[in-house]
Amino acid sequence: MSSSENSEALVLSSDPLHPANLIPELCRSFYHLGWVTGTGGGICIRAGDKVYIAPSGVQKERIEPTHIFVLPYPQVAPSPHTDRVFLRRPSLNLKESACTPLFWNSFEIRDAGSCIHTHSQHAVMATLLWTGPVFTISHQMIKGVRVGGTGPALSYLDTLELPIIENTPNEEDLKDSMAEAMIKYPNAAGVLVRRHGVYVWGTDWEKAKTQTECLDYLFEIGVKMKLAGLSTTLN
Ligand SMILES: CSC[C@@H](O)[C@@H](O)C(=O)COP(=O)(O)O
Ligand SMILES: [Zn+2]
Repeated sequence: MSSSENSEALVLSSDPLHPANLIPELCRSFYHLGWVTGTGGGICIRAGDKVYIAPSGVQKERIEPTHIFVLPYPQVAPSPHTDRVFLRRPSLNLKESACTPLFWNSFEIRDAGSCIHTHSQHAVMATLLWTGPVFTISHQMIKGVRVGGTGPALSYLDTLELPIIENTPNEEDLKDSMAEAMIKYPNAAGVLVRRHGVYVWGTDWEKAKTQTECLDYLFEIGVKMKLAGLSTTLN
């Protein structure tokens, strides 16, 4: 088998749960939630020593398995910013998602197996109504969210805190402030980006997905509570 056939084998599988099949399917469902419209947002999956990433700037609901990039984890190059190493690149003229360095934060700092980025309007509205550095909510259905995204589940009696970082014109430039926020708030399962969206991770794609759903629900109800003049915490 030639090396290009070998690299194609990294994304061609009849298993619907193979990351190269899952990413297109999940992006389609996220599109219908309004999370990844206009080419924004996405999901990456790390399976052992391989990371599967979607292309940049494409309609995320129309991705095919052959569009997926595969990278080794950890990277052998000094930084995932520069001289990025690939096991497989699509033959089309595509570039890997600009979110790659941010997804990498979730692997390196939280040992995540998957990270989701959405442009959900609930997340964006939360960053506009919570004008400080943290989104907080308590006494809601927060127990679907895990401590730090990869730890034990939160309890109804915990207060959920999510840091908010300031947006930058280029996605890559969020890498350092996201990493700082993750270190400062070790219990947070995600990081909100003001006027932009949210990054959420989990030990695997299922937990990243369900936690993104839980957090999106909390952003939505939190925004409604604020707009109704209600406090979002009882503590
Ligand atoms: C609509 S452009 C949005 C991008 O700059 C970025 O924020 C994003 O979410 C997706 O980046 P991409 O490189 O297309 O995966
Ligand atoms: Zn984005």
